[in-house]
Amino acid sequence: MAQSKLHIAMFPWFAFGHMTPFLHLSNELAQRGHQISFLLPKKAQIQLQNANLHPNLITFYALSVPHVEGLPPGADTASEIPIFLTSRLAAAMDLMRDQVKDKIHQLKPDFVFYDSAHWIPELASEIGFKTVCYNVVSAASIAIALVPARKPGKDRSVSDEELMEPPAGYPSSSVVLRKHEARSLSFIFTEFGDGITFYERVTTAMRNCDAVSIRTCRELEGPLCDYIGNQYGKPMLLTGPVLPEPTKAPLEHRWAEFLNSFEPGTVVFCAFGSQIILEKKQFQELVLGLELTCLPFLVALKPPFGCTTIEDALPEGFEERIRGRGIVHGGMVQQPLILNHTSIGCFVSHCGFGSMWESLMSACQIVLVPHLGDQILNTRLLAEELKTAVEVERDENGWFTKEDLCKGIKSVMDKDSKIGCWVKENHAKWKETLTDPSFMKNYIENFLSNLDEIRKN
Ligand SMILES: O=c1ccn([C@@H]2O[C@H](COP(=O)(O)OP(=O)(O)O[C@H]3OC[C@@H](O)[C@H](O)[C@H]3O)[C@@H](O)[C@H]2O)c(=O)[nH]1
Ligand SMILES: [O-]c1cc(O)cc2[o+]c(-c3ccc(O)cc3)c(O[C@@H]3O[C@H](CO)[C@@H](O)[C@H](O)[C@H]3O)cc12
Repeated sequence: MAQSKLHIAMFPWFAFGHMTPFLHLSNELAQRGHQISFLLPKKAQIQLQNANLHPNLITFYALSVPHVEGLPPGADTASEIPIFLTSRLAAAMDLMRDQVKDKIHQLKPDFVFYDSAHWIPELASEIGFKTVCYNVVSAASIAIALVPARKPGKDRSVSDEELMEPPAGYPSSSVVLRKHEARSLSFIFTEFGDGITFYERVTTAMRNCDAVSIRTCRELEGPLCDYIGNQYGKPMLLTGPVLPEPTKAPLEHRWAEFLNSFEPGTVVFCAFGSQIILEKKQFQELVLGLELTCLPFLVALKPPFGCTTIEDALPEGFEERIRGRGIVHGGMVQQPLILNHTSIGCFVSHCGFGSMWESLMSACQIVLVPHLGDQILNTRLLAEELKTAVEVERDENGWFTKEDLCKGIKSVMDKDSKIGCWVKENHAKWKETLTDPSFMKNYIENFLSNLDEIRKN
């Protein structure tokens, strides 16, 4: 039976790692004739407009992020602030409740998709719309930390020892944290916004919605998705990876010129998403590790803490030594285009969930250096469960040396490396499954028919 056309409002967490996948999903829905109202902060509108492939059906509504104490003036996305300030952005977004309410009241959508704004379901009962809590982090990261089985005691905290153990019924033995990694999840039980912890925020968002949705697929995370669905007693709608077709825009000339000068599959590309800022010492080990591989490389990273430019951060004599075979750029580049350039042979990634999908769908060897908790779990998924990537070794403080990085890269780039051949073979199988044209299409179509059912109930 034909489905009716829906009007969906999107209100993602204001980080590019969240707004971008919400927009990819919007494009898929608009391509099938559904109308989207996308609520986002002013500056992001300019940065995302080229990724809006259906401007006739996807309308951006720019909202203003109020200033709160601790949030740098003018900052309105998580990508402009260090991780330790993101809690202040959450506080600012909570103050947008009336602004969002007025907009939704005026637009009258059938559905609102949201993630960190746990108060959206309260507006739903006042105005009348259905809610989907759309998660763009892995099912693994939600299942291990953000389920009722993890409920903290009265003091709202969970100790590092407790965090080391997955919650009761957690269905994976390989996608887990190692000793010393529990502290990467401890932020979850601290204040995130005013008067609410990250755990309370995300679990409230999931408990009160009409359906929980995750940007993942059964093939990769089936048992973890079932676990979350059972924990919340909610319909679990999966959208699949929702990655767009490669853009037809050309790769920026300076990168194309550099990459074209190397043999196929020889260049190492390194990027850590839109939020990570390294300590200067760690940044230097990273670039020195790349130098040590003797391979050509292209790095796109934010300048480390305490440095205004990338040049300030580079080790003594580094630029002269690597001239002609290495570039270190202090900003974002067109990652999907670079990953698909024939010269790129290896991707050194933080394994943010977006980058994880992009790496799996590329032909590159994958070397992982996770930073945040969810990135560690995504890394375990690729390296331990799927065996499609290698993880760089670190000490118990999370630090890696230039030798550790070089070893990780060489283990997949050396022609006669057994590990290299093995991960390449496993990766190729997953790439084939995920890039089959019917794979993503089927996910989106099932997702839409599930939405239609929810709308009718
Ligand atoms: O130079 C760059 C770097 C990144 N990108 C793009 O930016 C996106 C980054 O998204 P990721 O999810 O990988 O990483 P972010 O760190 O930005 O995301 C954030 O949200 C998702 C979570 O899994 C991450 O832990 C969190 O940091 C990717 O689509 C990537 O292609 C660029 O286009 N250019
Ligand atoms: O690090 C994380 C570890 C973990 O086990 C779970 C999450 O979940 C989320 C999340 C965010 C939004 C949702 O609706 C569900 C889950 C994480 O999000 C990241 O949180 C950072 C907090 O500072 C934020 O800066 C970043 O943009 C988010 O992607 C992290 C973990």
